[in-house]
Amino acid sequence: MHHESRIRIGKINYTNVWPIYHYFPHERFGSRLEWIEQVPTGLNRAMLAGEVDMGAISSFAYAESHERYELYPELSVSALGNVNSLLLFHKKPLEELDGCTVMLPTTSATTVNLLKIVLHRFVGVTPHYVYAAPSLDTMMKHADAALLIGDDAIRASWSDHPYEVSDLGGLWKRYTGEWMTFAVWAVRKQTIEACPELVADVHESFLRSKVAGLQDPEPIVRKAQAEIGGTLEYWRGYFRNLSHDFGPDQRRGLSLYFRYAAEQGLLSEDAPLRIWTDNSVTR
Ligand SMILES: C=C(O[C@@H]1C=C(C(=O)O)C=C[C@H]1O)C(=O)O
Repeated sequence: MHHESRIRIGKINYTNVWPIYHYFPHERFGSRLEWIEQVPTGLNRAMLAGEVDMGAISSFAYAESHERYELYPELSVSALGNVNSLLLFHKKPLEELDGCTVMLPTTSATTVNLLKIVLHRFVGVTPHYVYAAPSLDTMMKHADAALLIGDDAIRASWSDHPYEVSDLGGLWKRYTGEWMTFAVWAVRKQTIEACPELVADVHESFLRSKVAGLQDPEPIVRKAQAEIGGTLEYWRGYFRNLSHDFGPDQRRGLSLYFRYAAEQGLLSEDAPLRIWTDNSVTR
């Protein structure tokens, strides 16, 4: 086995990706795969640095470096409307946040920019943004609003707090009517060239894992309750609400987000969605 045919796969360390990873057939690959678990911005950086070869990254991070990557079809973290784990906690209505301080989590790339689009383009306010570690109490000491993502947002939503809560997936749907894709499955072009067959095998295995997760979500639900807390019903609803598809609806919503991000100067240019297709010779 040469060095090239080993792949390092990123895994976001939030429950939202579990339905895709839970039933992954590790035994088929032996030592050919290595798993690297981090918060989204950690994986975004590691993919860019070539320390990770493929896996889930923020959709915004794909757009920033799209010429280096291709996207696995049919894999994403998406929603049409509320997500329940992308939450802005705020002390006053969104319309009154002009000039106020809004804290952004250092873990997120897609959702912080989605918030900037929603507040600037749709609500018409321009707050002052400050990045901080994802802790609701600490963030709110110095601010009028704080954004949290992933399991940090879920835990904070269960805590006893006095704030209004706005769901970023819900806001995006309210103003655009569209789906939003928060994470995509990117593969480095170098990796596709170096080991096309393994890249194809891994894609097929992720798709099988996803189908198994849809057919039998209960083990994932129980694991989430055991590790994070809450009720089984909460987690059933949470996973039902998410979509891990990346078809025409999700792609249309994501393309609109990229266009708005470029128009607002958050991206230097609009980004095409370059979808990987299986060109490996053995298939
Ligand atoms: C649904 C979520 O989507 C996420 C949000 C991301 C971001 O804002 O950059 C990246 C990956 C996903 O984990 C979530 O974190 O709850």
